[in-house]
Amino acid sequence: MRRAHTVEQVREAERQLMATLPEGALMQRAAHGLAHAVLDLLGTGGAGGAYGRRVLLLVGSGDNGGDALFAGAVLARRGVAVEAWLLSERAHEAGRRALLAAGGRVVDAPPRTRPDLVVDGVVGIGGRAGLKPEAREALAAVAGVPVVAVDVPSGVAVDTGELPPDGDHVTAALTVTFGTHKVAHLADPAAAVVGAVHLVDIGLGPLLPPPAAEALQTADVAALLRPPVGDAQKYGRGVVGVRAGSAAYPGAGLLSTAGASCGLAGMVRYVGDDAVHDLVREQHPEVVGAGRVQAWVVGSGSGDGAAGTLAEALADDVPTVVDADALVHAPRDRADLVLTPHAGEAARLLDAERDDVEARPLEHARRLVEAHGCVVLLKGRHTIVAHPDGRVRVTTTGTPWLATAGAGDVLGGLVGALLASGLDPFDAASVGSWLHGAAATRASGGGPITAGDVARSLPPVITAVLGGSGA
Ligand SMILES: NC(=O)C1=CN([C@@H]2O[C@H](COP(=O)(O)OP(=O)(O)OC[C@H]3O[C@@H](n4cnc5c(N)ncnc54)[C@H](OP(=O)(O)O)[C@@H]3O)[C@@H](O)[C@H]2O)[C@@H](O)CC1
Ligand SMILES: Nc1ncnc2c1ncn2[C@@H]1O[C@H](COP(=O)(O)OP(=O)(O)O)[C@@H](O)[C@H]1O
Ligand SMILES: [K+]
Repeated sequence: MRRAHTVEQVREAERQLMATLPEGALMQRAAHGLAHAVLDLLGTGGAGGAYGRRVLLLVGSGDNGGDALFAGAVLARRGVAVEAWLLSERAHEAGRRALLAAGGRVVDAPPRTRPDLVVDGVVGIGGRAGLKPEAREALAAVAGVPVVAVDVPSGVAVDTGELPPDGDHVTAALTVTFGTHKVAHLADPAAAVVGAVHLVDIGLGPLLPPPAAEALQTADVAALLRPPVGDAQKYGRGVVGVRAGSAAYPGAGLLSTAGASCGLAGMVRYVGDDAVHDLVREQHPEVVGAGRVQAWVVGSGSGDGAAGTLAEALADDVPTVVDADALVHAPRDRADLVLTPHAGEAARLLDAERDDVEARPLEHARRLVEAHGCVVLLKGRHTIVAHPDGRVRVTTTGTPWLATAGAGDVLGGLVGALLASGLDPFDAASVGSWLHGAAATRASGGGPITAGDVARSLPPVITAVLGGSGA
């Protein structure tokens, strides 16, 4: 599991750890991890080593700048030409001295020779969102040079993943962070500007509380799935029912059924429009009609019939995925629901603007959870799954090619299958979203996909996650 903590949680853990260590020890750990990540990125393993490489440090007034300066000293000792542009008169004094002693230079203007890399030590977890004019000007002077961000790209809102207006933040090729991930590394829109994220272990692990957000990794998904065992039988594996699609939108019914037919439930039922049912039978002959289910998927393409369809499903009192047209009819007193809005639907539910949901997805997912008292899966580049108890999971699998019509219908069916197989709503939503993204990446291979391609890639992705070849 990739875990992310808030600034306050990190500060408290650091305080406890620092009390047991000599002064400056944590910063040395951080700086060495940072320097080695920079050397890796520069590709200094070859014959010439680091000689001839140029790195510019942008150094702010706090310990984030201290990390950059001490890392600069390590780099300078390896032969890198290191210059530090101090953006504040209060730059970390011991770090400054270490850099100079190692042969680095201090400058107060852009270097004449373009650097190979910029290290952003402007602000870390002590920073406010946005940049001061000095930092903005320094970044403009080296525009186009890849940036390694120290802890977080300066300017992002660390605990919310929000970005200041007008692009007033660093965009990193690589972010080297310390002790634990921060929320901005996972949550969009900031997660889109952190680049690759490298975590340096500084010993905080045992002192950290439960995370503010987390991201499933392959092993977590494998551990949460419920593959059938020796004496399995289809009803025991769970039956998922789909109530989606209508004469006007038959495709939504087909695609929800395709997602539900990923193989994770023992049986799929379809209940709905007769013409859609005929199409479902043609494409998925194993899908049966009305009967008992362990979970429902309701709403994609349900059109005007959504309220009635949802009411019929809810009468069964089983966990239910509420999607698309059914969302506005979702009751507020059922903890066994999973709501799966995209930003536009979330905006409608909250009487907000779509742009605001996209700018602050974590906040809006939490507001939806508060309003509905159930798990909410807010779709987007990094989908957010939020639980009423405060837990948040962010999906980091996927590809922009997944932004294609009908992809959400497949996801709803898949989450329904996971609910039917016995996962609780939070696990079903987050595992479903993870598999959906992984299937999209596999289907895409870097090129275009349809929603049907995503559904067809689910079984091999599940096989691969469970340790088979997935071929
Ligand atoms: N603690 C530890 O054990 C470890 C910590 N470590 C490192 O320390 C980092 C945190 O350091 P920190 O606490 O000194 O804060 P930091 O982020 O450098 O900012 C400081 C000052 O910046 C200023 N400022 C604020 N906003 C601004 C803006 N938008 N634009 C420009 N300036 C702005 C503001 O001062 P102001 O100028 O406003 O008075 C503020 O006081 C952490 O991220 C990690 O890298 C590692 O070494 C591991 C061990
Ligand atoms: N930029 C993106 N990168 C990765 N995935 C995305 C991106 N934009 C959207 N998605 C995903 O694509 C799917 C689109 O679903 P949705 O908006 O419901 O479309 P539809 O209603 O057409 O099915 C969601 O799973 C969402 O998380
Ligand atoms: K930084």
